[in-house]
Order: sequence, then C-alpha cells, then structure tokens
Amino acid sequence: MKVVIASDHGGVNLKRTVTEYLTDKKIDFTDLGPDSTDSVDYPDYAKPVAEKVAAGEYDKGILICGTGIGMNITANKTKGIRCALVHDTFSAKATRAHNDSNVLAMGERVIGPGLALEVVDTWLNTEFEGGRHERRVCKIEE
Ligand SMILES: O=C(CO)[C@H](O)[C@H](O)[C@H](O)COP(=O)(O)O
Repeated sequence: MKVVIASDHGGVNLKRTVTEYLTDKKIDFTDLGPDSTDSVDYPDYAKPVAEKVAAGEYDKGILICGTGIGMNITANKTKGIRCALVHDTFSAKATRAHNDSNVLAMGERVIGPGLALEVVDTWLNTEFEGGRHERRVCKIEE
C-alpha cells in the first residue's frame, strides 16, 4: 500500500506521530509537508494529496490540520476523492467498509495522538465491503 500524507501548521505535530507509526509498520508513504509549525494555507497541501490519490499514484491519503475540516472540504472538491473526517474508530471502520473512503482527514486540535493512531490503524486495515455499498459509491461518483 502506498500512502501520501500532508498537514498544515495546525496538524504538523500529529502528522509526525502518524508518520512514525507508518514507518514502524513499514508502510510506504510520502510526506508532502510542511515540516514546521510556520503558518501555511491548508488548501495548498490538501489539494496535491487529493490529486495524487485520484490519479492513482497513491492508494490512500491522510490529511491533518487543526480540525480536519478545511482539508476535508478541500479534498472532496477533487473528482474521485471520498475524504472522510474521522475522530473515532467506529467511523474509521464504517467509512472504509461502506464509503470506500480513499482519504482520511483528522484534526490535531480535536483528537489525542493515541486515539488518532487507532483511527489510522483501523482506517488503513479495513476493506471496502462492496455489495449494496458499491451501488451507493457509484452514485456518489456519478
Ligand atoms: O481548516 C481548518 C479549520 O477548518 C484547520 O483547523 C486549520 O488548521 C485552521 O483553520 C488554522 O488556523 P490558524 O488560526 O491559522 O492556526
């Protein structure tokens, strides 16, 4: 699995925690930045992640800002992206199983690092169920 990840300044610390987890799990990932807490604009980082996932360069994307909301809104403007804003493991599982979400958005100012890693682990390791959900995902794409 190939993962692309980015944040804004409000998500850079949680992004470091997540990239350490990805490294530990030997998951192939690319970090599109930023590397510091200097203020940046989240659309500048969310859009490239969405475009790379939509183009098939990566299987999944992870976006982290203060709330996750701005990055979630931005990513979902790209055709083919189903970005889910998630801060609990039930939703992490459900959005993979039912929505086949291909980008995960989280907020560093919302969730602690321990739960965030559980969310990431659940989201990366849950398969799409297909069946009735396939029909609904097709309707989103239409
Ligand atoms: O996009 C967001 C809100 O929808 C993120 O939380 C941003 O990280 C936040 O807006 C950044 O705010 P700041 O006051 O410039 O740090």
